[in-house]
Amino acid sequence: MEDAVKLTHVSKSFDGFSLDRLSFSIKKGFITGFIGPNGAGKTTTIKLIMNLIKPDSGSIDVFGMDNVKHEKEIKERIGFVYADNHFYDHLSVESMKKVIAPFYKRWDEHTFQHYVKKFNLPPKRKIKQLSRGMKVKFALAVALSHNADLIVMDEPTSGLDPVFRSEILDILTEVIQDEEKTIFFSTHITSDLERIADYVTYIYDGRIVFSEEKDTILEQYLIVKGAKELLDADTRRVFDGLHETGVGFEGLTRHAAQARSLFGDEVVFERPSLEEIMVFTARSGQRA
Ligand SMILES: Nc1ncnc2c1ncn2[C@@H]1O[C@H](COP(=O)(O)OP(=O)(O)OP(=O)(O)O)[C@@H](O)[C@H]1O
Repeated sequence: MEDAVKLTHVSKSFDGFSLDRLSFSIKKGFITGFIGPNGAGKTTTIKLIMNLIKPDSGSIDVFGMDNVKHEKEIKERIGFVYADNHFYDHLSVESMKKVIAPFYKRWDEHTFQHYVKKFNLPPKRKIKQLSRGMKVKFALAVALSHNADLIVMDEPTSGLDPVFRSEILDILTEVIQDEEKTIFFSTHITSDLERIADYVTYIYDGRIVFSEEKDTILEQYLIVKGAKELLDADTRRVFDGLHETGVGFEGLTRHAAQARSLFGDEVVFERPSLEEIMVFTARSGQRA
């Protein structure tokens, strides 16, 4: 399967935080969701992919090209959507579009007008007067109008009401239908991923915990619930995350077969949600 983006051993350090030899890829033709707790490094990773900041080491390929050497060519083919948008606040939607459009060889005015209508964007309203949801929609309309092959979005749905969110998710699902486009978006809202993502990349404290097909992830993990006396040095080892209460425990494991043979029918097994996988992993501070 072709990679739209490939990060190889990418490291970046700030005072008190570092991304540590990040390696993962974003598959062409699919939607990949990027999750992780606050401060895990999502925005930093996205900025590195967009070449807005430079890595200390490692390399990033986009469409098979080095993202620094071929920046101009690559940027033509990426639609970047983020909340603190990079538009001029004092311009109207229509005037801002006139500034942006000439930058893109593949600008399609008809598509832009289609999305302006579909998103109910008032053409004469100033960018600064748009609500957060409208700004996201405007940025998405721009991304879709220059026929971007890759759409990168930093938390596009955060702070949006469920109706707006749902609309945006539907549009993303529509966009991906031709199997040529690729979408990568960060979010805290795991239900959005459960709804539309094909792949999920999970970052925790600057490291990738997993980057896999969503269904594989959900099949791999199992939640085990049982009485505390079942826990000893051996049985504890099977868990990637463990939460103990006064009398019982709930644990997350990727070793389903081993857990079933260890605990038999003395415990309850449940399929976890993505949110539970995140919470257990974060709580234990372990890396799966
Ligand atoms: N320019 C910078 N200088 C110093 N530290 C930075 C800089 N940019 C980010 N950081 C730090 O790097 C860490 C990761 O930040 P980042 O914004 O990538 O996380 P995030 O996963 O996007 O978080 P959130 O979900 O809260 O947006 C944080 O501790 C942040 O304070």
